[in-house]
Amino acid sequence: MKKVLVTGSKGQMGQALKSISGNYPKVDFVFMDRDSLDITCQSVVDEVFDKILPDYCFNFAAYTAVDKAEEDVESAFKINGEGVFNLAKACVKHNTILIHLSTDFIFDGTKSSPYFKDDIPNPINVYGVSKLKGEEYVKEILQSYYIVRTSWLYSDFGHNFKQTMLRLSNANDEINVVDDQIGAPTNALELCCFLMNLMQEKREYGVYHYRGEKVCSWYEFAVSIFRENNINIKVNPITTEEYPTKARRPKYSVLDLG
Ligand SMILES: NC(=O)C1=CN([C@@H]2O[C@H](COP(=O)(O)OP(=O)(O)OC[C@H]3O[C@@H](n4cnc5c(N)ncnc54)[C@H](OP(=O)(O)O)[C@@H]3O)[C@@H](O)[C@H]2O)C=CC1
Ligand SMILES: Cc1cn([C@H]2C[C@H](O)[C@@H](COP(=O)(O)OP(=O)(O)O[C@H]3O[C@@H](C)C(=O)[C@@H](O)[C@H]3O)O2)c(=O)[nH]c1=O
Repeated sequence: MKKVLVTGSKGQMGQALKSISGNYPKVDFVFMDRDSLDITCQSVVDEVFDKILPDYCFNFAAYTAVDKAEEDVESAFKINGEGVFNLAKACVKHNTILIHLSTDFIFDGTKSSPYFKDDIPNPINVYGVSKLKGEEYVKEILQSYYIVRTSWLYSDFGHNFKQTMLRLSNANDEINVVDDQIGAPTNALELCCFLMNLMQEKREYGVYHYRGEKVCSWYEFAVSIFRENNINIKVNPITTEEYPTKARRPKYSVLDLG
């Protein structure tokens, strides 16, 4: 029976994986949240690894508040950088295979065709830079790892764009959404299945891209969310300039799947 330690288990991906964990009776999942396993604390990470001796670690713990990260730089780097460093060190010590999630936001968005795995990252916001730091630590410290970059995760769990849109539709008859940032929404449950397959098929270690098939703008994504949920609301396409945010976001961040 493979033992899988899951970090950040109260977040969107953690909840998604937990909801389908019963489909994998041959896997012994140990779900740990921030209270039981704070990845920024090396001694806690070591203690947990010493006790659990995981075969795999799925790292879902992260600082994901893209705008907040611009002002809370230290926390973003502590969690997305140092936290990943701590996990990678513990993985080396225990021969644990790390499955680490990264993001389309490590790219600058200046391309107009999908980003290849070996395109040079050039993040344009603090969240992206901190996630890139995490990738760098994994590559530096480990040989047995999967870095899986994904984009625009949505689900019925935790915080995500879909939930934000549904919430906003309760209080508004009309909503403005940017139509000039292009990406690929990705179903968190489908990503969980991809990660489980990666593990079970013992695929080659390295960097992977995983995303939903549909490429669209946030505006188009919002329209489809409302359509699928039979919500009648006016959605206005706007430009990035018309929706000022603390963090810059890539104009185009579709990941190549080849
Ligand atoms: N959401 C998205 O659209 C995308 C996400 N990703 C990546 O996927 C991964 C999972 O994302 P998602 O599930 O959506 O993120 P969430 O923000 O929903 O979950 C992250 C979890 O990590 C926890 N956490 C924060 N700091 C620590 C810490 N020091 N130790 C342990 N746990 C901690 C958070 O707890 P708390 O809430 O208490 O802070 C939260 O429960 C991340 O690596 C993210 O970068 C990649 C592309 C798109
Ligand atoms: C709420 C809202 C957002 N927007 C815009 C702002 C932004 O450009 C875009 C998306 O907004 P959000 O802040 O919800 O999404 P954001 O947190 O930027 O999503 C990103 O999260 C990180 C964690 C990732 O790794 C990325 O792949 C991506 O999913 O939509 C509107 O235009 N209208 C609105 O009412």
